[in-house]
Amino acid sequence: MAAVSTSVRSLPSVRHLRLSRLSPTVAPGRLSYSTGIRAISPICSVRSRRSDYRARFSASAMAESSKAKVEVHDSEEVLAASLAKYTADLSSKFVGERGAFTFVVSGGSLIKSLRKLTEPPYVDSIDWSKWHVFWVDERVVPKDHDDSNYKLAYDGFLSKVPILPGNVYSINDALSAEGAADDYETCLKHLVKSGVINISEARFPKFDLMLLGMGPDGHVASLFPGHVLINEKVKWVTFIKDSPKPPPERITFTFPVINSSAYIALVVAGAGKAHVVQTALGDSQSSEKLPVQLVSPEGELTWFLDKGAASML
Ligand SMILES: O=C1O[C@H](COP(=O)(O)O)[C@@H](O)[C@H](O)[C@H]1O
Repeated sequence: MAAVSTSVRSLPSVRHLRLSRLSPTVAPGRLSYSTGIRAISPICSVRSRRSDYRARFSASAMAESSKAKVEVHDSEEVLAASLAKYTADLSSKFVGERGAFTFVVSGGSLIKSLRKLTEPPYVDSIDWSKWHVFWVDERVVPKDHDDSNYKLAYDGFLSKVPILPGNVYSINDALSAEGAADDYETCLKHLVKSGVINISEARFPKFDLMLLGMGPDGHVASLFPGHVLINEKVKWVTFIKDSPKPPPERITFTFPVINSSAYIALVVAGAGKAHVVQTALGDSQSSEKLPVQLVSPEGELTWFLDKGAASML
């Protein structure tokens, strides 16, 4: 695999890892590591909670490589500041280039790390009116349920910034898991047709920025280790009824969609995930890859780690 390298920004509190498959070396302010990273609705529910609660990846991704950057921050606080700047810069780039910014979030701990976007200077400088917000996965529960990724994002982020309610694409929580997945895929197709979402050469939706969290088992979105859904090659959005992590019923983007993204940020904080980060970024010889190792976008992948998450690198 070719060396994957980075040209990361020079934040003083960030250690930049230049990834290569060669032996690890350490240089002042810059570390190099071996890596096994395979830098690989009818009408949708577009209404916000505020209104009424309705409101190339290829099969061979594992054999491919792509560029990945790794940022290691001294703390989650510094990570959140860097993530806010990264997101604001991409918002400005895409709004300038295409007049819209398609932004995909996960649930889980990631949402807390978006808090700096809700504060000055970003809350005032970002052109929120051009944002279109999507979920990489969602639990099939009502939108006011504590397990809802929509509720999590609304409470922690969306309610604090002036994104247009009509540009928030939450799932239809009145449907079954299968119905909600179909409905969300149909929604994406409409938005591709109307030009809000770009399309990849392989004819999958190409989001401008996707923010992914990672579970302690190496899952991303609702794509779990060893589950058949990680092999889905055709559907854009699929469903799961036996998620090993509760709640059991969820919908999720598939890897072809995830890997069509222009930019992906993988955001991982805390020592509890250090061993999975080590597996993902290490020189793993295992033939069975964790879902996180299948994240290999056409565009650019950046890992945002805090010291704890990077502690086993
Ligand atoms: O269940 C889920 O878990 C993952 C990881 O969550 P975290 O709390 O360990 O960061 C999350 O990315 C996903 O969106 C969510 O549905």
